[in-house]
Amino acid sequence: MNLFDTVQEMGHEQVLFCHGKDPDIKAIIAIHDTSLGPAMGATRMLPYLNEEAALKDALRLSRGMTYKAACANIPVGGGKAVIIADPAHKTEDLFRAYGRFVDRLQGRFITGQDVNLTPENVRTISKETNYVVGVEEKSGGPAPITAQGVFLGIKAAVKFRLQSESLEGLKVAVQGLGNVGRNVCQLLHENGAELFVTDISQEKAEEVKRTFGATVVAPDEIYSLDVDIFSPCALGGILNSQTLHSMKAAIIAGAANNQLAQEEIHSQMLVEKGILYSPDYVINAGGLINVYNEMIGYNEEKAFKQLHNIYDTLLEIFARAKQQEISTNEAAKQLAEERIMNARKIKNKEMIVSC
Ligand SMILES: NC(=O)c1ccc[n+]([C@@H]2O[C@H](COP(=O)([O-])OP(=O)(O)OC[C@H]3O[C@@H](n4cnc5c(N)ncnc54)[C@H](O)[C@@H]3O)[C@@H](O)[C@H]2O)c1
Ligand SMILES: N[C@@H](Cc1c[nH]c2ccccc12)C(=O)O
Repeated sequence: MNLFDTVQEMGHEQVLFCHGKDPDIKAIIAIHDTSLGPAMGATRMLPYLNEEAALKDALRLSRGMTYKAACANIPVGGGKAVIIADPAHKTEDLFRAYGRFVDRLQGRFITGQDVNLTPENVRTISKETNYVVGVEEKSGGPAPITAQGVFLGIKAAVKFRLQSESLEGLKVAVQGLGNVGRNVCQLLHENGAELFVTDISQEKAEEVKRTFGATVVAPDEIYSLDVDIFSPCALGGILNSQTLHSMKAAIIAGAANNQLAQEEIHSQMLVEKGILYSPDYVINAGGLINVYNEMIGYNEEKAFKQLHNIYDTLLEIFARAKQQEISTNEAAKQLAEERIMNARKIKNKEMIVSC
C-alpha cells in the first residue's frame, strides 16, 4: 500500500501510529474528518494478519464513522482506532498506555468500546483520559438502540422496495445473534416477520429458535435462502461476489460494519441484481447516536428523535439512488459529503467574519 496516496484518496486528516516498548503496544488511530466536530470512533483489538490489514481496517472504518455521523445529523467527525494484539493478552498497562496516546490528542479523538473490548477495558483506558464515552453505560449500552435503528431501516426498505408499511409474514434471514442481532430478531418477531437465523454459537441460535420460533440454518446457508430480507448482524465483508451470486433477498439491511467486500464492485453488483441495499453506516448509526447523547447529557426523547432520522434518511437515499441511477452506497456518500461540505463552508464564513 502506498500510504500517503491511500490517505489522500480517502481524505484522512491524520493517522497516528502509536508504539511503545514497555508495555509493548502497537495501535493505529485514524482521524478521518473533523469538519462537523471531534472525531468519534470506538477502539477494537484484533491480532490482524499483518499491519496493512490493521491500517486498512482503521482507514475504512474511520471514514465510515464520518459518513455515519453526517447521515445521522450528529455534529461529530469520524475516527477509529485499532490495537494490534491478541485479546488473550490484555493487560491493565496496555490499556493505560493506549489511554495516554488518546489523551495526547486533547479531544480531537473520542473513543469507546468496539470488537474485543469490554466496558471494564474502557474503564481502564478512562483512568488516563477523559476522551472516552460509554464507560458508565448510562443509557444501557449501544446495542438495543442500534437494533431499533436497524429495525427502522428495515421498515424504510420494505416501504420503498415492497410498498408495504407492514412486516407481517415477511421472511427475514438474520446473520449473527449477538447483542444487536438478537434484539433485531425480537423486534421482527413482535412485528410478525418469519425468522431464519444463524450464528457460529449453537447456543445462541437455539435460544432464538426457542424464544422467537426461528428456523436455524448453518452459517454458510444464510446467504442463499429464499427470503425477502437479509439482515447481516455479525461480520464485515459478507457482501462479496460469491455470496451475492446466490442471494435471493430483495433487501439487505443489517447492523454489521463494512458489509461490502469491495465497495464499488459489490454496490454495483447489488444494483444489477435489483437488491435494495441499506448502506451500513446509515442503518447502524444507533450506537453512535447513543454514545453522542451520553456525551452531551443523555436525554432519551432526543436520542429517539435522532434515531428516527434513520428511517427518513434512508428513504431519501433510496429515492436519490433511483433518480440518479446510482447505487444506494454512492447516494449515501453523496449525501454525507454534501453535509460535510456545507459545514466547512459555514465554518469558513464564521472564520472570515471573526477575522
Ligand atoms: N453494538 C452496536 O451498537 C453496534 C453499532 C454499530 C455497528 N455494529 C456492528 O454490528 C455487528 C454486530 O454487533 P454486536 O454488538 O451484536 O456484536 P456481537 O459480538 O455481540 O455479536 C456478533 C455475533 O455474530 C456471531 N458470528 C460471528 N461470526 C459469525 C459467522 N461467520 N456466522 C454467523 N454468526 C457469526 C457471533 O457468534 C456473535 O453472536 C458488528 O459488525 C458490529 O461492528 C454494532
Ligand atoms: N462502534 C459503534 C459506535 C460506538 C459505540 N461506542 C462508541 C464510542 C465512541 C465512538 C463510537 C462508538 C459504531 O460502529 O457505530
